[in-house]
Amino acid sequence: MTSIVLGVVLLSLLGLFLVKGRPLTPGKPSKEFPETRDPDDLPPGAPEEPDGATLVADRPEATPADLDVEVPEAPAETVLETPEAPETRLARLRARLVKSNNIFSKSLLALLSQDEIDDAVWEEIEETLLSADLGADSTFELVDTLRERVKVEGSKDPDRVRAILREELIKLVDPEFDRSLAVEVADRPAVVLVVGVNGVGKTTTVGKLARVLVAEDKDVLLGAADTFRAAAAEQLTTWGARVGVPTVSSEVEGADPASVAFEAVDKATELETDVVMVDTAGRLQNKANLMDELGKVKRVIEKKSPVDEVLLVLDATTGQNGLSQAKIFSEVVDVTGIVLTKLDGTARGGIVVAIQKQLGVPVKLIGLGEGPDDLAPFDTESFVDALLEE
Ligand SMILES: Nc1nc2c(ncn2[C@@H]2O[C@H](COP(=O)(O)OP(=O)(O)OP(=O)(O)O)[C@@H](O)[C@H]2O)c(=O)[nH]1
Repeated sequence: MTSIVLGVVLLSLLGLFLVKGRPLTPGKPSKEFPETRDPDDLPPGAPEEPDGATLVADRPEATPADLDVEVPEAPAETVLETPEAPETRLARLRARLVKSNNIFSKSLLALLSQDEIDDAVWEEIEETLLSADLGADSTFELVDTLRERVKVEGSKDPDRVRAILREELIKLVDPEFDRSLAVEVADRPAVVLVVGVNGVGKTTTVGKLARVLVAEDKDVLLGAADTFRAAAAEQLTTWGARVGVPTVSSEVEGADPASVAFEAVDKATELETDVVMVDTAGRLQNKANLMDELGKVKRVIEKKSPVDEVLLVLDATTGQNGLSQAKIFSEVVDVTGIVLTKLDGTARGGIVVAIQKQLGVPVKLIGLGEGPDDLAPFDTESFVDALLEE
């Protein structure tokens, strides 16, 4: 009899764990969160897009009653995570950037330190820079300047050559840009809108940035305006809950993302948070209906509050493709900063220069891994130093 009772108690405890104790997945989202959605996906019941027409899909309007503010209920056993301190985070991420660019720096410096830098060597230098996604214009400009300076100075000393390259790269990356995030606004929450194509790392970036802001003692609220996938809202809520940040989301799948965004900003205003960050669904820049929808999200938020920061998330591994994405997103929502993700494991950091040149918008943050604290502010000198470290 005792063993039957014991068995029943154990089974109920196990059931409880499965419901309440689902692990709050760190950085690597589990299979239950698909990483991308089909760019053509329209919500259930949405009309077909007529040929050539621009259509903003008719979404079921989410009423405030459908919108949940998921404030994490901290059960007694839940310990909120403490985001990594900036010092260790930045040192760790810098080492990762150095590692990713090791091949780039080694070959470039080896080429530049040769006794005789003839035309063939300059061509190899050009190729190395192009393979780092610096873009043709910047590459030719840089090689011309380097040729001139190496000739004038006549120096073969590797340290001197490295110093010249460092100076010229810093000029190209442009230390003059204001790379600060507009997250400090008086008398109302700062509003940050996060946009980009599918799977580039938007939700992950919002989650990581929430941690950075929490570590800076800011009150943050998240808005899950990716209403295509229920899992997207869940993924964002999980990121927030880990550091005690509430998320506004809709129970209605395919609900109007603009309505969720509006409610998130409204709630943040009511709760007097410092920052509200709105995550949006991934969309291809050539899908007019989805781009119109994004424009609407921003306009609807603006009925409540100015949008202080529009962050475009780009995947560094997609190289020059990112440029056409950036241009169109910028036309639709007036991008104010770039987040370059997945810079770990790629030596294509030159894309920073190409994007900034094309858009006139600075890279403000870089993603260097899937871990929760793998996000760093972009700093020109440290970035160039990491590129040149062997
Ligand atoms: N290696 C690496 N992976 C990253 C980085 N940032 C994001 N990821 C991974 O990229 C994948 C997609 O990330 P999500 O945040 O779901 O992307 P998303 O843009 O929100 O996706 P959609 O909403 O479907 O468009 C996940 O596996 C992330 O862990 C990064 O800086 N480095």
